[in-house]
Amino acid sequence: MDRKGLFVIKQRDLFLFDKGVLKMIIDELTSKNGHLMIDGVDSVELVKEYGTPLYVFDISKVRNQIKKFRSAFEKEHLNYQISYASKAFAVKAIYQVMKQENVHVDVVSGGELYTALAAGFPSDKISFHGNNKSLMELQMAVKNHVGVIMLDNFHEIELLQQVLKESQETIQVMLRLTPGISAHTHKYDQTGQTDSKFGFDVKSGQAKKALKLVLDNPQMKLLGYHAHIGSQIFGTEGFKMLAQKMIEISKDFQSEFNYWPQVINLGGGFGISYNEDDDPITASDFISVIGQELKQDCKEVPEIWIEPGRSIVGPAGYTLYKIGSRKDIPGLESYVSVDGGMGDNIRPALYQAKYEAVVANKMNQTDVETVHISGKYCESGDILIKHQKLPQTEVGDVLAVLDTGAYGYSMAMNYNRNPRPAVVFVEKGQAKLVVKRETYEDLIKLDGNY
Ligand SMILES: Cc1ncc(COP(=O)(O)O)c(C=O)c1O
Ligand SMILES: N[C@@H](CCCC[NH3+])C(=O)O
Repeated sequence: MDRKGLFVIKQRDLFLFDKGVLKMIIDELTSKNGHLMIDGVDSVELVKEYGTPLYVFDISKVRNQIKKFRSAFEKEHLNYQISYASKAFAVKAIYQVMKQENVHVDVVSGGELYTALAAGFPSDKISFHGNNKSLMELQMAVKNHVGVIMLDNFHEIELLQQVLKESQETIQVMLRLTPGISAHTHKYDQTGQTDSKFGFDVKSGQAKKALKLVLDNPQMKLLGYHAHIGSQIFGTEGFKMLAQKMIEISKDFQSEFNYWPQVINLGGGFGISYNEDDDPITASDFISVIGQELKQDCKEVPEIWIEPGRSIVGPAGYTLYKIGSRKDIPGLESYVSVDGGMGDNIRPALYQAKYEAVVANKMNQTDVETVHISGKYCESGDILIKHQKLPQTEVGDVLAVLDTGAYGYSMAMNYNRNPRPAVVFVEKGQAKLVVKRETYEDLIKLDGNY
């Protein structure tokens, strides 16, 4: 299969079609003049209007993924809640999409909380995470009546006690547990192993001690337990072990404290396919595994919450760049540079993350070479993609890097004083600018003189 066919396969939902239908879909995805179409919008036109680099989100894909999670839970007859992990992509417009989709969100900082509230997102559907929430952040959360505070450590319990005493409020909390499960993923993306900065360790008795403190505090209403084993996880095994472990812990704690959780939150971490080597599980794969464990082992099945970030917004995101300079090294590699790089996508440099790209204005041309796609930042490590197959390219072509919706804009930075790109949402043939491109003026806005 050629790269264009592969690109279509990457749209995953299209798997089940026969060849004829597949061809029609390929034609639909690429317009007559060979341009990459994103939910009915010509990506090359977007570049003309908004410039590059440009993040584009296909909002139909976002909504579709939420629907898949919903129907997987409903198929298992589980009570559930989907809480979008907004660290993956946290701008006002995406919180508004989440509000329209009637899901919860989780935030991990005062800044994310502020953005969600400014977007009009209902505070009672917000869970507040973080391993070092400040007094100010906890005050902000209590004052705005967030739905749940995910308690992470003893210092935080003390701070929250203080805030609740002063404000005379009560608040729902959950205990974040470290279940002692190592997920098979990049070590920076593991969070559930015992040696982790997150949560109360179960093995050493920290979790029990925290549980007692919370149960003894009438201003904290304990909703249940939370655990998150990591991010970009492919198999169902880790989630199965997590479900088993959470039931085991709940039963153990029940015998001592006569407390059974109303909710068990199993975190996020569901992997997506960035390239052809990645083989992620589907929503229904892991939800059915979790469902089986719970139904066979619990008399009273708790409500299950999940916190997907990457799997909701990742595949919906495209980053569009213009191709600029090129360096061919005889007998070695060729480097094709784009007008962005590690400032808008730090993941290849930070986690050796792999992506794939297409030339958005040459979708109907066949690949003729393999090159490295380099960014414009002053770092040798600023290589967005290694060994990318491409058709013949020239200066001004539009390169679209696929699946960049998660942890792209949210981890973007101004290194080398490059302004951060704009963000456009597209849906059913319509495009809307939802975050403006930073200007040079913006870059010096906070600078003083000396
Ligand atoms: C507590 C928690 N929940 C949810 C997520 C979302 O993970 P992902 O984007 O991989 O679904 C993370 C990030 O790893 C997290 O730390
Ligand atoms: N930033 C990570 C995932 C976040 C993990 C959050 N606990 C990534 O881009 O893969």
